[in-house]
Amino acid sequence: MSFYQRYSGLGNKFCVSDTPMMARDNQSFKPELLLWNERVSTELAIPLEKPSAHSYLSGQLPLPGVDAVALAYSGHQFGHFNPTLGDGRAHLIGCFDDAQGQPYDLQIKGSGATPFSRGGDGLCALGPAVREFVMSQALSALNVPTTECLAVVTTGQQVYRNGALPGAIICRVASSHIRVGSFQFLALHEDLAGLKSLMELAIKRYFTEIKEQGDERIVAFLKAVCKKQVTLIVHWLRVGFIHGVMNTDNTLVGGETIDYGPCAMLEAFDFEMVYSSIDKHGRYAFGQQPNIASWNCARLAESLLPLFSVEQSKAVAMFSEVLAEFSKDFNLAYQNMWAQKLGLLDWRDTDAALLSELLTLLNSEHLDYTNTFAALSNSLLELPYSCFVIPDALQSWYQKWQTRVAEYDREHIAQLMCSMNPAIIPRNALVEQIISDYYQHNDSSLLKEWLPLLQHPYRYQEYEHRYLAATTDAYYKTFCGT
Ligand SMILES: Nc1ncnc2c1ncn2[C@@H]1O[C@H](COP(=O)(O)OP(=O)(O)OP(=O)(O)O)[C@@H](O)[C@H]1O
Repeated sequence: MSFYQRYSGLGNKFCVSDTPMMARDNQSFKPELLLWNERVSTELAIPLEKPSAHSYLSGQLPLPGVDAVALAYSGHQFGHFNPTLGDGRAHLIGCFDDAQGQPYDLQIKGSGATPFSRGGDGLCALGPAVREFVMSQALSALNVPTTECLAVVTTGQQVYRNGALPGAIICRVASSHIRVGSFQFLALHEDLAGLKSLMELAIKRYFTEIKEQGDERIVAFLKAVCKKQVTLIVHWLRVGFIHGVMNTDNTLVGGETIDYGPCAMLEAFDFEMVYSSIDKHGRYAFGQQPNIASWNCARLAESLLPLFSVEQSKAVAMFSEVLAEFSKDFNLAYQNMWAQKLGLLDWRDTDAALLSELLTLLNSEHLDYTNTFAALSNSLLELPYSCFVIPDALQSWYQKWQTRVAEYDREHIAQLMCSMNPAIIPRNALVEQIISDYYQHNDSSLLKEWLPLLQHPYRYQEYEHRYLAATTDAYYKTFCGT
């Protein structure tokens, strides 16, 4: 298997050759492999050996026969258009094909300044690198579409962020780095050939079912991207993931989660919950995510308009229909998600009121989202012990739910619910503690203890067993939210 670059054909404004800092000056750095994702390495048969991987994944050595590049993109950040973003601290070191012939990007983040750095240092501190490693693995195990973190390499150099911190490089594997912002960049530069090529690259990677030609092809493409976004957002809502920075440069047309900067997991249920300190007005609150995804798809639509052969007003009308379908598709998928989380094999008119009563109670009683649904799922299992209990405030609602599901085969719905409602999520306090243990004592024991659990979030039995084995209540209150 060999490595190559697949974005070079899109023009040298979009795909700029650039050398990672370690290849420019390898005397000052001492790269060491800190974390390695064996599952991703094996599943995708990435042709890198763990002992020598740090040289490539730090950018010290180029992958055989490939020059690293940085990609340009624009983006709406918190609603404001920024024309010149791009990989300001990342290098795409190469692409490879998996056993099925599907291409993947290997990108390293924190690998030094690039032509898109805009005065930034191009670096990444160890904390955010560990966070991306933990969160992306947890989301992947939760069955949420995501880019993956193959490795974290420490650089041996310091990064300055309100003080000196150890520096690190994240090695990301993604089915592509084609962002809504990539289309915005090409549209801004009136690069019609580039726009068309990028759309074709995305179709070839994700949407080979699109056979239409001409204007219909562009409409079909937008439709397919919208569907991917709907699927992604419904998964986020299902597990309680708050991305925190859903800018158009962080929206991949392939519908994978990217950029684990200010993300968090919802704990007490609240559609308005925001954890990110930079999201001052709640633009990216938990319950706002579907609206923002739709808004981001509209920005993609605008970027594609120049490709139409018909006059713009007709093209806008065609796109408006697609964007209206986003809401319909979302509502259906969203209803289906709640049905599955509640173990309802069919959805009846009265179920909307049952759900609404539950969500109102969860909100008013500040109940934990994950633990409540885990308790419902758990109530159908016949485990000898239980840490997930139905809260008192839910008892009367719980009776109604039991009556509603009584007509279904218990084992069947238990299986369904346990595959939809995780018992284990990467709780915010846990992830913060893992990071601070690294910073303060270079201690990885909490990560080692939790990673195997986070990799199997639907194994109720295992979780229960760990719970019983816990020595302190405080420990589980902090990390399990019980
Ligand atoms: N330390 C830095 N030096 C240079 N550019 C930076 C730095 N931090 C962020 N940027 C750039 O600012 C923009 C927004 O940053 P953001 O944190 O959303 O992205 P990122 O985490 O660097 O990358 P990605 O979205 O690929 O995960 C990007 O263009 C990014 O390259």
